[in-house]
Amino acid sequence: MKPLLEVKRLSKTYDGRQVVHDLDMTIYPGDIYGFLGPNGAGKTTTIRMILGLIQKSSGEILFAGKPLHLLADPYAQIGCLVESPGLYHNLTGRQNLVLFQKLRKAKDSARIEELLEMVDLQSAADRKVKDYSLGMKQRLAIAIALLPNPRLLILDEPTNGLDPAGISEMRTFLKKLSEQGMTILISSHLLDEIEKVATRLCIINQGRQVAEAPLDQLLHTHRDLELVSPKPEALYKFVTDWLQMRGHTALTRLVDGNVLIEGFSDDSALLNTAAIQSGHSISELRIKTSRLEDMFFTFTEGGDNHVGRLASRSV
Ligand SMILES: Nc1ncnc2c1ncn2[C@@H]1O[C@H](COP(=O)(O)OP(=O)(O)OP(=O)(O)O)[C@@H](O)[C@H]1O
Repeated sequence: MKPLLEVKRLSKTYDGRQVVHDLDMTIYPGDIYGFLGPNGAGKTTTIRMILGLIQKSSGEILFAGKPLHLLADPYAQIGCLVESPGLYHNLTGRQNLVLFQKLRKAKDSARIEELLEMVDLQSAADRKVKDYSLGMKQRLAIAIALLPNPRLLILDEPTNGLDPAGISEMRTFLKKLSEQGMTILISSHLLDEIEKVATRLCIINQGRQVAEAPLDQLLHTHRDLELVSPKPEALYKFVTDWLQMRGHTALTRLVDGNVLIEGFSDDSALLNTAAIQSGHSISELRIKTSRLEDMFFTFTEGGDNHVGRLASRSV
């Protein structure tokens, strides 16, 4: 499958200070692409460059294989919600959609009904926007971005300011949109939220990419293995030596009387067989997939990484 959006070695420098460093992103059709990083990591700057709202300092941005600036009407291909939505609060939801459709010199009432249904605002369509909740306003703004039927939707921190119910509604909505074939790039500092919806992920920290891969793959290679044994100390020593012999860098610890291997990406059956052959008994072997939060700590360990400012729970 060919990527829909490719970002290659994208960089941005403000007044001599580089805030985005050689970023690579590959977004395939149908992805919910999570763009994750703490506050100030460079997410908005990157998104603004992708949307052509600010100039990139260097790098390439390709949409369906073509440089973005060669697209005839980029905003018909890429819908976005980047800042607080510019809605007309004294008009109803439906009137806002009609107005924005007119601005695009289009008239298609069936499309408006389709979008109201898609963002679950049919029953509130004739209420004034000033009476909408923030979540409803966000969804209306997304409906406006979807008016020209773009192939990619970019959402910068769409859950900012939403209450738990609003966050949950947004998640359901994004999944529904994705099932209907939309490709979505969503930036967030809410790890849990992204883990629940993303298919592919880019993690940045201080403008530098620390990971870019399918979510499954990232979680799989960053999993822990827990071994239960009647003689954990002896098993711990065996495991440490075995891993060292194989050049493995996974960290092994004794936790609550069990042997825990952090970040074990090797074959657990192989380790089990080796242990048994060396006379060790393993009564239970559990693979624990790391949560995104643990993974982020692993990736950014050791530096001044602003992790303290990274929200770990959506609620
Ligand atoms: N116009 C600008 N001039 C100078 N520096 C800027 C400008 N815009 C952003 N920056 C800096 O670039 C860095 C990245 O900011 P950016 O807003 O892209 O981060 P972010 O990951 O989107 O964070 P947040 O979630 O807080 O918006 C920050 O250090 C910020 O201060």
